[in-house]
Amino acid sequence: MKKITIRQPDDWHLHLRDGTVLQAVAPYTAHFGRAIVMPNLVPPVVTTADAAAYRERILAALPEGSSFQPLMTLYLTENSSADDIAAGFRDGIVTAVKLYPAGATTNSHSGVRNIEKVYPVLERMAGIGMPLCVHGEVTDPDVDIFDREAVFIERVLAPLRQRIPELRIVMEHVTTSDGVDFVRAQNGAIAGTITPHHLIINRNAILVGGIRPHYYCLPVAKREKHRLALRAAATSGEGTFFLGTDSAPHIDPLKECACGCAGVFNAPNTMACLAHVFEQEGALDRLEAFASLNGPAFYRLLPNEKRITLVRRDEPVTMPAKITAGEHTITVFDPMFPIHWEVEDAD
Ligand SMILES: NC(=O)N[C@@H](CC(=O)O)C(=O)O
Ligand SMILES: [Zn+2]
Ligand SMILES: [Zn+2]
Repeated sequence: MKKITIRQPDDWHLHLRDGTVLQAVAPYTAHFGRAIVMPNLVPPVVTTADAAAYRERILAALPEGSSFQPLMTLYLTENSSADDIAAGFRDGIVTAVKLYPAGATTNSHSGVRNIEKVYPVLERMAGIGMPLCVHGEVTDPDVDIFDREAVFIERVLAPLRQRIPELRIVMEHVTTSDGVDFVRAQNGAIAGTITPHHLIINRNAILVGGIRPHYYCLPVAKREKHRLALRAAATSGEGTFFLGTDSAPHIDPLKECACGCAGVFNAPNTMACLAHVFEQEGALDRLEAFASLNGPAFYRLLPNEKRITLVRRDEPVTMPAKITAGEHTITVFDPMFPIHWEVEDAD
């Protein structure tokens, strides 16, 4: 039996939702130290007051004794107030701002249509050292969905870097070798988060043998060569790549229908899947950098003091395929291999 002990991980991109779903999913993240919590609720978390109220609802949903800390983000709109954002950051209520191009993903219709309109807010953030988290896909109907990340880099991210070089940016859920190369070329000024599922599946998972809605998320999984580039980046130990699960629960009826929502719910098996991937890549000694050290360093926070132990069982570990949320179920990410790893000391 193999074991590894690492500093307690953090999740730098997480959807906790609200209400019944929040109650159902929060316990699965409670063994993480912190998470950057996405603001794409309906209505979105736009103001510091919204974030403070949402934070209280999250804390109330945690299991007794959990020391998990939600790090709040604000949803950037073309009408966002730079003063409110700066005050929220100064007072420690908000950690980052999230840019959704309008229409790019789940609940993004209030997002930004014209990036020029938010440059004043971004300049203010650059001045105070506040990070911008980005969903990096264009939404132009003429751009193929598999190219939307690469085109976003060219049309939006690279010009933004030039225009405001001091702005600290996290390119979230990188899914292509183009994203990996771009992040690498910025010498630490931009970070990239990577999800467990994009390390495990390529686009065949969604389409071969039938349409599989539980593997559909945005940015959509790409070709195998991109998955391999992501695995190389995640397991490299390079400080600019770290874990953002993008665990994005939707109740099953909203996934299993003619126009299913984007999002993979992976919180219950994130660390088990990562241990599997890092072991396959001969990089278990770099799991801690990816899951527990690089993220806090980029966000200018200390790593967690606690440790967790991951154990590799000889027999596969059984995990529920679904969890219950009120009267519905939410399907858990199935990595399509037997899971042998589990978190032993979750405290
Ligand atoms: N990743 C997804 O497919 N979905 C996310 C939104 C997002 O992170 O883009 C969601 O909120 O459901
Ligand atoms: Zn996104
Ligand atoms: Zn997300």
